[in-house]
Amino acid sequence: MYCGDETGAYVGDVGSHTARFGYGGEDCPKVVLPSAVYRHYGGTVDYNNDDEGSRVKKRKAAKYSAPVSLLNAPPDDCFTENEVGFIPIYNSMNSNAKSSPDVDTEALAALWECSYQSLAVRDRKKHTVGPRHDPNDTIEGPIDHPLLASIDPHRGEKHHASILEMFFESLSAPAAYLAPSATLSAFSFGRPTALVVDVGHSSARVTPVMDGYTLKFGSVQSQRGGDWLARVQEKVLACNDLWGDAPCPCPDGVMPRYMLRNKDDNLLKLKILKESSFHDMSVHQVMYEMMTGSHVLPLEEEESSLPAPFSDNDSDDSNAVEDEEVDEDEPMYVLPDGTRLDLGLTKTGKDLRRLPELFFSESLPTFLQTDTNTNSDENITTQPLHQLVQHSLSQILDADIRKELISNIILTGSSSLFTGMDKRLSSELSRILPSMYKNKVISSKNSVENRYSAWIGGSILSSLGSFQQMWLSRREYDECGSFLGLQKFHS
Ligand SMILES: Nc1ncnc2c1ncn2[C@@H]1O[C@H](COP(=O)(O)OP(=O)(O)OP(=O)(O)O)[C@@H](O)[C@H]1O
Repeated sequence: MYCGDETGAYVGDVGSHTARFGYGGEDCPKVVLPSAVYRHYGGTVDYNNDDEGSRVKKRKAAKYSAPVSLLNAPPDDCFTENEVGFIPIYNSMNSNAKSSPDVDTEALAALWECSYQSLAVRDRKKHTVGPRHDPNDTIEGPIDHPLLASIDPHRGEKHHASILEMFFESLSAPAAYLAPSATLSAFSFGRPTALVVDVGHSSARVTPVMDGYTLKFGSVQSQRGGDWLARVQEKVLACNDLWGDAPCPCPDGVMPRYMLRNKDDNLLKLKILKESSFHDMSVHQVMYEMMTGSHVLPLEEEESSLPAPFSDNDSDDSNAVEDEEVDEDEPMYVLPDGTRLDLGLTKTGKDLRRLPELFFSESLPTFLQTDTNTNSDENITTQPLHQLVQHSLSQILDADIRKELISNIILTGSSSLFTGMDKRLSSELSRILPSMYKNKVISSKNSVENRYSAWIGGSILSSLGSFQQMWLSRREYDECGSFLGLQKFHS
């Protein structure tokens, strides 16, 4: 048991898009960073004396920093001859950048460290009441705060054990706790039993939570998250065939901001960047801004009477520029490179305004069907949101539990912030679930609560008096190691 209630916990929720950090007991995270780090190779060759006194080349430990913005190309000391030191912590399942599928725990530890620096967590005096008397007092030291992190159960025990190891070995935590993000989101809505629908970046996940425990049965995910939607939009902008007689807006692909700012850069560097996760994330940023622009229409409350966006059964000439329809208020969007999109003139432009409808489209247009799901896990699909919920519920055999979950559906995750998402999910579920079940979709009107629900749940949990005995203390970790340590979180 860890009796550390004098020092509040430090809570982290690292997703595949953003990472949130802050002190337990607070309302919202104090630091939100892109979920990636720069690796700086600067001065990597170091001459040291080895034991025999001869001079040998040694590689200095790489330094890491948090990418504050994606507006400029990474610093020069992040490049080697054939790669750029930009490491996304978790790769999106839709990513096509060259990157390792394994989670780099050194980079993950570096991201936690970057958040410590932003909040001066290692400044021991900052957490001491009263003035600092001795100016020579060291302010850097091991962290006193127990660490609580959200985890994704899909990533498996090996990954969770490596997080624990990192907490105790690299970050010298005095105690730690790992909690499934669905459980934490349910807590943040004050419901220990709920069906959590988290529409995030790399996927949409549906997870049943019973009395605070995440159930393995019924935990399913679909590729249709925010990253998927952004990639669909990117593809539409670059696909000649979709624009009929109108000119294709970005035949050579969407231009991220760093390319616009670094026009003079050497070609090798640009080639390296174009194949990197940095480029992927920078394009996503441009697509995210467009997806959340004012031209995007709210989701219809009921199943749309119009055909799904970009569906193939439209008349052939529907994409022709319709001069007679032009009016002064036509919705327009301008990409950072100046490309002007008149979204009211073509069928494809109009469909772009209805992009979020794709979360609920039961069949996908042909140009997307080539990206079929290659994942062998049958619980990872490309299903639309309402079918994903149905798929999850079909795995819950107990009718009473199923009924309770249906009346407590929590909709969370930043990609659930499209206007009308909660009402649409509810109406689609009423259509496909047996009529004896009355569904209730709960979602916060406050976007901060939706974006950071897992972090907020962690903050609440870590400050409960009754929770203090749940921490895995350093002594317990030293005695039983990371894999056995994980068992404590299931008890
Ligand atoms: N206001 C908004 N409306 C719609 N989508 C949004 C909005 N804000 C952010 N997004 C999208 O939400 C996604 C990020 O979601 P979220 O922060 O829940 O992901 P994450 O937790 O970092 O990653 P993951 O869920 O994969 O672990 C991005 O793809 C972004 O484009």
